Amino acid sequence: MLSWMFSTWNRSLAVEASAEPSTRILQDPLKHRSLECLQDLIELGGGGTWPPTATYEDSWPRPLRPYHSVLRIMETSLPVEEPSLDNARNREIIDTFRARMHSELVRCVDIREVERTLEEWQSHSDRSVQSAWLGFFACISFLRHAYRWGVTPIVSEAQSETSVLFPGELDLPWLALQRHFGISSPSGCMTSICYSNMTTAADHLQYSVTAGMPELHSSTEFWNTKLVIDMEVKVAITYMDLENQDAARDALKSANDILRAALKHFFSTMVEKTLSPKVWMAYVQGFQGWALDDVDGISGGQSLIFRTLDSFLGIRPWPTTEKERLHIPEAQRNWLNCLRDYDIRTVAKQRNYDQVTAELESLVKQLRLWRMGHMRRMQPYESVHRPERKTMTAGISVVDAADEEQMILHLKKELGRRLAQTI
Ligand code: HEM
Repeated sequence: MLSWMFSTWNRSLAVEASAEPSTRILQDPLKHRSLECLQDLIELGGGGTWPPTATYEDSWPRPLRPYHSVLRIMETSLPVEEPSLDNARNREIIDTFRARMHSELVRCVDIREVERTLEEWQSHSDRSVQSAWLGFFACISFLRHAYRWGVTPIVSEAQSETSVLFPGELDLPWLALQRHFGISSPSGCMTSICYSNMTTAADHLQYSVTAGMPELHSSTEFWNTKLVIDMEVKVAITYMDLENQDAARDALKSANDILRAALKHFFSTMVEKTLSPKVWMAYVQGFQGWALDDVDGISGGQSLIFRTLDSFLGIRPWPTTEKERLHIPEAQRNWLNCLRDYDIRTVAKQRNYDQVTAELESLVKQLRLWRMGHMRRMQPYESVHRPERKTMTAGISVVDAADEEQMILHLKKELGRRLAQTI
């Protein structure tokens, strides 16, 4: 979601109105902290666009390209059609997969060259380099998650691990990526595994965890990422000027219309024919989990649009910096903090801008309705029985509920808390 606000700038100087929202924002000469945060988000966080544009192996420095080749070699060995229910057998499968990946990494990657290259790369900050960093972020995240699980559908043998020692070939670039994007988690995040995994030209996934599986698996995997990205694309709104109540009201009216259409898209996509519940839980959600060293993997809760809405509308409590820093890159966090600091609903109330307040309340109402719908819609997905594993969500870890019914009760309680806070 892109928006910038409280401008006192004369909009007759506005940049080409027909340009893409990201371009308009980047070209806007206004000097304002909120606009600067948004420009950084697009430039540093997205490689010149939001949602991000990632580029892949051809755009990376040569010493980093073998990572892509290793992922391609390993991709098809990860998913199986029928997971084993035998722990000892699964231990063997996981260990064999990890040993194979490790030996491919040792064979293909020159770790000293990688170290030198990453140090040098870190000093470049232009946009095309950012896109390459994003693609590399995706690649290393996929490798790390594949190493972490060793097989998908994920199995309880791997879920029972509390810690895993990763090869230096996967830790060294990860430290550089953590520094570069300003995150602290050892796992991937929505930015690396979803936003950075869609090729712009062909609209397909660059990396897949369902390679070699039937079409239903790959289309569910595709739509899982596509939906997250579509939501970012559809909620691109432009600036609003709080100095002028009428302009602010009109901008918020259009934000309400845009959000309504985006949420409709959300619910018409989260259906069986695009996202198969049977396949989603086993082949998409599991891989995105982490559940090591008390750290979780990817949750829809990391999607920028919903964090932006919460921050813009003052839906508290804010996550602690430490928690948010795990999975949300620095440029995104700065943007969110800027919205939180401004606290538009309080400002509108202080100024007695009743029409602006009414539009803001209407956005809150839509967010509440989305949370209710999302809670209902997640149930068929999260209640699928998978005997090979313990109940788990990618974002809130292994729950190990007695059965699926208990799991749903647990999740309804978790999601219900945020719904109750949406006021
Ligand atoms: C099959 C699709 C999906 C299912 C089954 C699902 C399920 C869940 C579950 C169980 C949670 C709570 C546990 C956790 O964080 O892991 C959650 C949280 C969340 N999900 Fe989803 N989700 C889906 C797709 C999405 C998408 C596409 C988005 C956004 C584009 C999204 C946005 C969120 C948000 C924002 C939260 C945090 C809670 C909140 O803010 O209310 N989800 N989801």
